Order: sequence, then structure tokens, then C-alpha cells
Amino acid sequence: MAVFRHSTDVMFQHCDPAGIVFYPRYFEMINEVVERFFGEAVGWSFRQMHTVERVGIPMGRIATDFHAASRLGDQLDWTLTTGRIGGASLDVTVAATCDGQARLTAQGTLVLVDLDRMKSIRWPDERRATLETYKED
Ligand SMILES: CC(C)(COP(=O)(O)OP(=O)(O)OC[C@H]1O[C@@H](n2cnc3c(N)ncnc32)[C@H](O)[C@@H]1OP(=O)(O)O)[C@@H](O)C(=O)NCCC(=O)NCCSC(=O)c1cc(O)c2ccccc2c1O
Repeated sequence: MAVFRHSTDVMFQHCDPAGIVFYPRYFEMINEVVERFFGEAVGWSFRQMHTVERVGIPMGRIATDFHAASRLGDQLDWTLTTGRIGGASLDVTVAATCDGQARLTAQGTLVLVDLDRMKSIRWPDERRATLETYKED
């Protein structure tokens, strides 16, 4: 099983007055991990998807556990693996650690859609095959 990895630094812009990462900022980081996964691992950049092919992958649902707080200067090491690949849906697990300490785990379902109709469409076979390689055992 392949695991997609990406690292981000916690910046001042991510932190609230309590000095910890505010959870909406985590959701933006999760979206960045998903965007990088599709661009770098699947070979299907959001630019290509959105501006050329007019498809997108909005999140249908997401459940997140926050295990420990993150602070300015922390390096977050992200992983993304895939789960069930349905007709149009894709389960993903996105997790972050810092120095080996778990910070968050999110389990989400992305849905491939035709952006002009905002209706789900089936994963193309070539993309499906790549997504399979990141599937959790
Ligand atoms: C996403 C929808 C358009 C789906 O509705 P539709 O009627 O077209 O599809 P079906 O109901 O037939 O379902 C197809 C398929 O998807 C599964 N599914 C549908 N809804 C959900 C759900 N809520 N949670 C989990 N799974 C769902 C369903 O079980 C089917 O599975 P199969 O395995 O059988 O294929 C419609 O639901 C919709 O419009 N929802 C709202 C989406 C939304 O606005 N989310 C807000 C947060 S996400 C977001 O902001 C976002 C926007 C983007 O443009 C992005 C672009 C790129 C990357 C990420 C983006 C992003 O996160």
C-alpha cells in the first residue's frame, strides 16, 4: 500500500489568540493535502480538473478527531490513504503528526462531480486504478 505524505509548518496565520491551531485552519490544511495528493500522486491537478475538465471533488462528509493541540512553528507531517472507492465516492483518511505525536485524524468522503450540473459522475478507470494503490490494507 502506498501512503501519500506532505508536510506543512504551522504559521502565525493558523493560530488563534490561545496560541493553538484554530480548527477551520486544519480543514484548509486538509484540503491542501487532498489537492496535493491529486496533483502529485494521481496526476490530476485541480487546475486541470476545474478549469479544463470542469469536474470537482467536494467533501460530502468529514469526521475529525483532534488528538493534541498544535502550536506556532510545529511541523505537521500529513498522510493520506484511500478507503472505499464507490461509483463516484472516495473515502479518504487524512492524518497529521508532529514529532511522532498524533495531532488529528480525519475521515472524509469526496464525491467526483460534474461542476456545471453539480451531479456526481463515475471515477474514470485510469484514476480509479491510481486511487486503488493508496488503499488502506
Ligand atoms: C456531492 C453531491 C453533488 C452528490 O449529490 P448527487 O445527487 O450528485 O450524488 P448521489 O447522491 O447520487 O451520490 C453519489 C455518490 O456520492 C455519495 N454521497 C453523496 N452525498 C454524500 C455525502 N453527503 N456524504 C457521503 N457520501 C455522499 C453517495 O453515497 C454515492 O456514493 P457511491 O459510492 O454510490 O458512488 C451533493 O451531495 C452535494 O452537492 N453536496 C454538497 C457538497 C458541498 O457543498 N460540500 C461542502 C464542503 S466541500 C467543499 O467546500 C469543496 C468544494 C470544492 O469545490 C472542492 C473542489 C475540489 C476539492 C475539494 C472541494 C471541496 O472540499
